[in-house]
Amino acid sequence: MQLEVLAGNRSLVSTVVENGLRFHVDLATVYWNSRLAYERQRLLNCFTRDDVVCDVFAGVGPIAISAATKVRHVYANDLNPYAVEYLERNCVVNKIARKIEVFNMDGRRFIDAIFASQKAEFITQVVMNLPNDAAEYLDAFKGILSRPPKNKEFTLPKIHVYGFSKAQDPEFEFLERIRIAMSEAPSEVEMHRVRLVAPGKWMLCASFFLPETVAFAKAV
Ligand SMILES: C[S@@+](CC[C@H](N)C(=O)[O-])C[C@H]1O[C@@H](n2cnc3c(N)ncnc32)[C@H](O)[C@@H]1O
Repeated sequence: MQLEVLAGNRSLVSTVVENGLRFHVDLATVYWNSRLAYERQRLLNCFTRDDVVCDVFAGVGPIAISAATKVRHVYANDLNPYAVEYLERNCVVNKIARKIEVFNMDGRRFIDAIFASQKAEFITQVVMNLPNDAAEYLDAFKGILSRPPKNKEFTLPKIHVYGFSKAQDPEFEFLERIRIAMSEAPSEVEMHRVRLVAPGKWMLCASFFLPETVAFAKAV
């Protein structure tokens, strides 16, 4: 999106304070939306101190860094190297760097890599905030685990995926996209209307536990 500076110096570099945390952003190169502050707080309220969170599309870190103030550990990823640079800087500014590991990969490769590693058995929450496309990345979870880990406390992660819908029944349409991507509908999906982003266009968040049949699916 092209931005125009109406007053002041020509720089689009700014500092935003959200829920007591400071975020440096360069609006020319990274994504920021203060309208999602309430949603980020809602999501944070779903996490506990025992959680290990994986933020696939982390941007400059508003979800990942606020999660890190509460949970056990966070893995934060973004494809945009400028976002990753600001994410790393924001981890330091907020004195949370020891609780976050930062990655700079495509989201699908990140899901593959992190679940192929020993970190997989500890991940309890996955956040996917790329509303245009995130649902179509869910196929990356097919067959990510070969067998249940030995860790007795192991549970499959809860996924929080964002999407847009202009349909008459936005929840139904979004669930269809999720079902098609995973080749299976998850059970007990919590659907949340985040906000109207344009007349008739909803941003939604669907939260559900990754189905066993998807995680342990055999390659065909
Ligand atoms: C809507 S922003 C959300 C950022 C952050 N979670 C927030 O709430 O501000 C989506 C982010 O996904 C990143 N992104 C886009 N395509 C990606 C991909 N294929 N893999 C990983 N990150 C991607 C963008 O660079 C952007 O930072």
